[in-house]
Amino acid sequence: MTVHERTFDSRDALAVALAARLAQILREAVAARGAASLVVPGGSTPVAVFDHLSRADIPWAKVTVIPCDERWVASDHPDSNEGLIRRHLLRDKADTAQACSLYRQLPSPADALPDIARALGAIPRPFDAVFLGMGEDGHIASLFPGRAETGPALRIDAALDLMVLTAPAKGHPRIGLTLRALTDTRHLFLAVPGAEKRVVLAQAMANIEKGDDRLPLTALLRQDRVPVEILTCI
Ligand SMILES: O=C1O[C@H](COP(=O)(O)O)[C@@H](O)[C@H](O)[C@H]1O
Repeated sequence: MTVHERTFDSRDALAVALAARLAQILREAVAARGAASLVVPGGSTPVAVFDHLSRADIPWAKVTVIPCDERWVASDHPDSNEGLIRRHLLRDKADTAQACSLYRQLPSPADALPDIARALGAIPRPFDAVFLGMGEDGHIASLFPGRAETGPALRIDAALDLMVLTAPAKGHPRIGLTLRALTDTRHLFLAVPGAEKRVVLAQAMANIEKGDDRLPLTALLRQDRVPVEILTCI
């Protein structure tokens, strides 16, 4: 387990710093390997980061952006993470980047899993950067506490990179990357904005010592495949 934490004065300062770091990683990846990949979260946390990053000078046509999770809705639905990426990131200078969609026009995520897994599998590994948010219940991506499928999805030796997942509250079915895929990256960033989420982060850290993995965030912090760079703000 290697964790580095930096605290910023505001959400915008966090977003500016993270966008600058991601831009540098993507530029270096394209220069070194001719292409770059970036896994990103949904929700409210990434919006300001996307807005700053979309204005960065990067060879965007060589960059693939992958949602870490998706709700089973088309990309023009307000709840779609791909839609969020298209509205806030794949615009301005970034409008030539590719999005790897985790959605297909099929009735359920299970119907589309093999095709989406094939598309995800075509992206070179490790990813260049994975950027995650977290929920106030300690969920990361669509790995929620207390769901039957979360245990297998958190296994670092899981056979799968992608699973059909569910959220505790009523809502859209979901599909998302497993911990194995989320940690198969050169760089891993976790954004934890605000006091409430910092309390959950402290709890997840304390749970590492106790061997208590009930918060999926704990499993992310405990793994030793890739250091976790945490960005928090007051
Ligand atoms: O459901 C989700 O929620 C988390 C956290 O969202 P936020 O609005 O509190 O930032 C997000 O990281 C995840 O990707 C998303 O699908």
